[in-house]
Amino acid sequence: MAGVEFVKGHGTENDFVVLPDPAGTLALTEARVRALCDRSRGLGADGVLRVVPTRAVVDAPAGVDDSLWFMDYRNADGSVAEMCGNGVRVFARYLVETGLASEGRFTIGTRAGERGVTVHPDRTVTVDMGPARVVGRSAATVDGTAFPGVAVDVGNPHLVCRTDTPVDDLDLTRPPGHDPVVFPHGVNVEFVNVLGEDALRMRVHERGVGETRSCGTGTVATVAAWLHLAGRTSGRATVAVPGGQVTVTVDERGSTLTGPAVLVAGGELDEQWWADNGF
Ligand SMILES: N[C@@H](CCC[C@H](N)C(=O)O)C(=O)O
Repeated sequence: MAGVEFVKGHGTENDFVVLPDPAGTLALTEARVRALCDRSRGLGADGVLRVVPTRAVVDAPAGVDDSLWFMDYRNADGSVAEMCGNGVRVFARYLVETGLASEGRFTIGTRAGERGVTVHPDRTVTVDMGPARVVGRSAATVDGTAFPGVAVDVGNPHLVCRTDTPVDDLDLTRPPGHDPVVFPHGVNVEFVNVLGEDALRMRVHERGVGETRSCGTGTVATVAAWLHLAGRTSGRATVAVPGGQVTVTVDERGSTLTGPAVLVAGGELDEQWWADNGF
């Protein structure tokens, strides 16, 4: 086979390898995802976004139109996740830059359902992220300290811990402890400081990846939890993350995420490397 094409991109420095697969025939094994994301033996990334027609995706959820481009998202450890807020912005930008979609508003298929996106002239992207549902309370532990948090479902699971401890002081090199009864499939854990009336700062430890410089679904969960703790159901906030800043709105009907989407480079994977890293 010819070398596999790729594009490298990021959204607030949450970085991805984009793999176009118009025929739906790419054998994207867990081993290949791990190798691609490895920062020493691969390209290096937090995750992989396969660009594939929905009709070719065997586990596409019911209700996603077959004619849509589908974001087949994988974490760096090879696991599949339902949704990726930074990834979907990069995915949308990729579709526009390659002529597979036109600037403006269109819809993308994901494992969390259909998501409306708007690619703006300045190349920022707004995503309709769907409902951000507060589903309970739990706690995370870091270095033996418990941080109470709010569990939020944004298609994927989050535990948002608002704290007065400066988030920049936390050691997130190891996964925070969590309650496996509340989160049987693992969880993305956000630590949040309130900076001002509508300004938050967040760090995240992502399921299947580790600490990343941003997590789009995590920022939406963060704003939903912050509003919930204030007894509110709607509002707008900016969320500063190590890799930049995004804007989130939440109301009774759903949520939106707006932020940058950057394409860095493109090329072709070495055929022998692809073959060697299949299993
Ligand atoms: N970085 C993503 C979230 C990716 C999935 C997550 N690690 C999970 O396993 O749920 C984002 O920007 O939302």
